[in-house]
Amino acid sequence: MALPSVSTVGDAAGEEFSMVTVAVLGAGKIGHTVLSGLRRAGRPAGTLLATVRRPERAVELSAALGVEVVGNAEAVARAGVVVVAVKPQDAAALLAELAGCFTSDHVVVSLCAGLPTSFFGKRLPDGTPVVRAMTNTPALVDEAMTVVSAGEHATDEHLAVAEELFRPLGRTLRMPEAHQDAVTALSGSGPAYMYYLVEAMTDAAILLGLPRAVAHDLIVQTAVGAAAMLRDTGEHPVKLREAVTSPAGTTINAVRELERHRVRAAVADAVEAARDRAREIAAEQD
Ligand SMILES: NC(=O)C1=CN([C@@H]2O[C@H](COP(=O)(O)OP(=O)(O)OC[C@H]3O[C@@H](n4cnc5c(N)ncnc54)[C@H](OP(=O)(O)O)[C@@H]3O)[C@@H](O)[C@H]2O)C=CC1
Ligand SMILES: O=C(O)[C@@H]1CCC=N1
Repeated sequence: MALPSVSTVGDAAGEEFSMVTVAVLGAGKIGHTVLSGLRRAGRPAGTLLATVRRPERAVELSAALGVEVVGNAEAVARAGVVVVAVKPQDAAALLAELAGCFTSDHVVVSLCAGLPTSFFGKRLPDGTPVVRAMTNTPALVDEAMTVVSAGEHATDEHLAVAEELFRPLGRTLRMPEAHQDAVTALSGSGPAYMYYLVEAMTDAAILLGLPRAVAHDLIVQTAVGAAAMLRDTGEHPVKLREAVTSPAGTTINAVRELERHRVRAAVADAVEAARDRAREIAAEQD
């Protein structure tokens, strides 16, 4: 099946984008993030369309990104690639509204947590390629982790189309769709777990009498440094933790408390609960 790409254009960094129009249906937090990443990466505003529900969002979006905001049906009619970025609970109504607008030449990229590509398959013309994608909010600083999975009619070329959307936002990876609920629980929701830990450490610093602003700076730089060590050294986290943990030193006392409070088990339960919620959403929306 031919991709809807018609031509390419280079950006300042020499990147090339296929000049197919990309429409983001439901440009809320994540939709806006995807659009802003594409704009930062040099994609011309004229190749992007957005849809929203509230008129004030439309004004904000056009002002911030210079992107044209149109109705859902017009967006689908004018686009080759359609990114569905509404909440999973809003997806069925959106697709019902758009019955008859899609053709099997569209490439549909769903960001909806939990919804399998079969959900879209049932509501789109036969043979429409659907790619399921899960990104995360660090896309705002071009540090996203995005995982893309092919649905029934999606080929490697369609995955490449989706990757082209997300690559400017950070790292991308292909995985079988069967892993998407786990991916959602891990990297999709993951930034929230990291921020939760930062909040908890800030409270701990206040307890020890550090000024809040100083505590914040210490923790943020420690988080950035630890993340850079994980990424740049390629070392196993156990090794990195051992290097901090001196015999009869301070760190081991803290680690003993984390173990006593079963933080490791709590993390496993938390991620499993997020994965289970993704499955529940799929069952609710089926
Ligand atoms: N937040 C995150 O970190 C991530 C979210 N996701 C997924 O991305 C999707 C969006 O999440 P998020 O951006 O957080 O949610 P938001 O609520 O911020 O965005 C959804 C947007 O869709 C709009 N919308 C709903 N129905 C329609 C419609 N019929 N036509 C046009 N616009 C519509 C909403 O408008 P209004 O504001 O007026 O209601 C809202 O702006 C979800 O499916 C979520 O699972 C994926 C990865 C990470
Ligand atoms: O909480 C959610 O449902 C979405 C999906 C992953 C991150 N946020």
